[in-house]
Amino acid sequence: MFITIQRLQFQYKNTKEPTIKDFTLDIKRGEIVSILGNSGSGKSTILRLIAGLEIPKSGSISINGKMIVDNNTFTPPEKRKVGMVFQDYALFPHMTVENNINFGLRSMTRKEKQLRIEEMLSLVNMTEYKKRYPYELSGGQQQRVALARALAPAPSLLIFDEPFSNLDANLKVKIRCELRNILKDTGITSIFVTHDLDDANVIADQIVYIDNGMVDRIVSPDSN
Ligand SMILES: Nc1ncnc2c1ncn2[C@@H]1O[C@H](COP(=O)(O)OP(=O)(O)OP(=O)(O)O)[C@@H](O)[C@H]1O
Repeated sequence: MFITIQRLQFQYKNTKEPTIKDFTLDIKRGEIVSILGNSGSGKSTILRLIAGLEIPKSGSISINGKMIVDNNTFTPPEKRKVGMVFQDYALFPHMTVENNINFGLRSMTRKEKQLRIEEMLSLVNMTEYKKRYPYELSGGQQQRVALARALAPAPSLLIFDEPFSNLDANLKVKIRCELRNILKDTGITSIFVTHDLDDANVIADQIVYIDNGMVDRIVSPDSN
């Protein structure tokens, strides 16, 4: 298994009950998993634990055979090689498209960075927009730049939290197919949080239902 999450438990400060009660999940390399569940069921919290933005009370997460968190280990977020795409895209408004993509690239020469930026722009079909600022782009274009920025440092895992929530229905349908194709082309393992079953059916290889901080059931797309 590429990602192994075992018996994860987590409670926010000043709350009475744990938000994540007992969460166990295995994900294969290159697989796209959707986490589906009601508001407040713990979807975003799982992503925060995987990214290293929260520390679990118990349980463990390993990525590609490397333990990133357990009772004795805590790998900080910047060392996890986990790329994140959130609902507001969070592009830097004062940076052009190419500079947004450049932002996550470290330990590369200038030439390597330029090459990587061009590669990512072409992947998301945004080459001709590289000099533009985010406010000069449509929602779908911003979404593609956010994806290019997340993919640029070659993460081992990409996590998405409701990335389509700000897109209108038509654009959403177009973007989610594009996104699946791009993820499958690059072979990057991905976890995708949504409360929209249609999104999950289109994009995922596996749908994980979460309820009250636990895995309720795991199904194949369209077999619900
Ligand atoms: N920083 C926090 N402090 C205390 N409680 C929190 C905090 N963040 C989230 N929670 C609580 O944890 C529970 C799970 O929240 P989470 O955001 O993981 O749910 P979700 O499934 O992603 O919901 P949604 O679909 O509404 O985004 C909720 O009851 C929420 O109120």
